[in-house]
Amino acid sequence: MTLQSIPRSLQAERAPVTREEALKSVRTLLRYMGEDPEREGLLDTPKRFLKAWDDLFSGYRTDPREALERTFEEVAGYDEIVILRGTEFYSHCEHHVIPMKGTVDIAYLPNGRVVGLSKLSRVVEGYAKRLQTQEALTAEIGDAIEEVLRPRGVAVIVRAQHQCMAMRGVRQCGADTVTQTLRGAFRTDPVEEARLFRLLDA
Ligand SMILES: Nc1nc2c(ncn2[C@@H]2O[C@H](COP(=O)(O)OP(=O)(O)OP(=O)(O)O)[C@@H](O)[C@H]2O)c(=O)[nH]1
Ligand SMILES: [Zn+2]
Repeated sequence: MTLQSIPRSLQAERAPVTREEALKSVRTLLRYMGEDPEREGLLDTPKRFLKAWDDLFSGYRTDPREALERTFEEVAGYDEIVILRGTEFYSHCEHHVIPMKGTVDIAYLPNGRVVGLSKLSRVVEGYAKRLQTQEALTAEIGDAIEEVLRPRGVAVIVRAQHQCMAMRGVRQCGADTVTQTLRGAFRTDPVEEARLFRLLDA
């Protein structure tokens, strides 16, 4: 089995790093930056840094698909499109480990059961709190909803600003990136696709 074929959450488990090693690495990076990790203001910084990382990268310790397992069938026969617009997220690009910030619109066509709306946002959070590309984030959210809920259609549209393009490098502060994945009827049926984008723009 190649490392590529192992889910990224498990790859992290394959190379356990002790807390002491991680603290030492942060101190090394502070020295690399030109700082003195022994000065008073920085003494607790490695500890705080790891605490922040535990939060920012908590997605490696969760399986976002689990959020979708509880569903409801008693919805008075509702079988039309469900859209959750504007779930906000922070993630980090895997190239520079610099934040990207954006929103996700999710739509699906229920197949006899619906999921709690907050669970869609939880899926976004679970994948966002890992190192990402925007394309992979979009596809992973789509895969999870498609494979767990088995809906008749899924759409995921992500808009994000990448700080690695703004605060460094090409310094494009106003640029944002839009990615989407359309599955099932949203991909194969132009009527459903047109209805989706009409509602998203409403
Ligand atoms: N496709 C894609 N690219 C991304 C994403 N986040 C960051 N990048 C890009 O990843 C690329 C990495 O390019 P490299 O040439 O290896 O790195 P670099 O020298 O730091 O590139 P510059 O940012 O142009 O300075 C850059 O073009 C980034 O803009 C993302 O989510 N998706
Ligand atoms: Zn980047």
